[in-house]
Amino acid sequence: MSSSNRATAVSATVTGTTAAGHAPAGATTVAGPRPETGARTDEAAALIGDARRRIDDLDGRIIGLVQERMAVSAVIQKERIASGGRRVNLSREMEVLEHFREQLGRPGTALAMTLLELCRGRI
Ligand SMILES: O=C(O)C(=O)C[C@]1(C(=O)O)C=C[C@@H](O)C=C1
Repeated sequence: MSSSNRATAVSATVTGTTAAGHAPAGATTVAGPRPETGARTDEAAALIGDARRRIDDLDGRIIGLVQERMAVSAVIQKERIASGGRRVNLSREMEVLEHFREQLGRPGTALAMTLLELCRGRI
């Protein structure tokens, strides 16, 4: 990038304009970049902020559900071990892995493996 192009890019970042010197069509120009959202307009920053609050709420609920799953899993493992069995039941783990893979594809398998590790520790 030449020094004059770099100067244009820097000033566009500061003013919220494009490199050509004007805001994107239909957008409200903001005083500067919003590093916390990556948005360049007030409208986009507001939408992203709202959506992130929903994601934080969903993440909190997901974490709560994971903790609940860990507690239920611990009850099962404790009972099986107290009865003379083993902590791990691989055939059941295959069912859990298959359920997640059916619903979420290959990353679902990885997610289920992480959940199982959280619930019964590493094997
Ligand atoms: O379902 C069981 O038998 C459990 O012990 C629960 C669980 C699980 O967290 O899903 C945990 C350990 C076993 O290896 C299999 C499954």
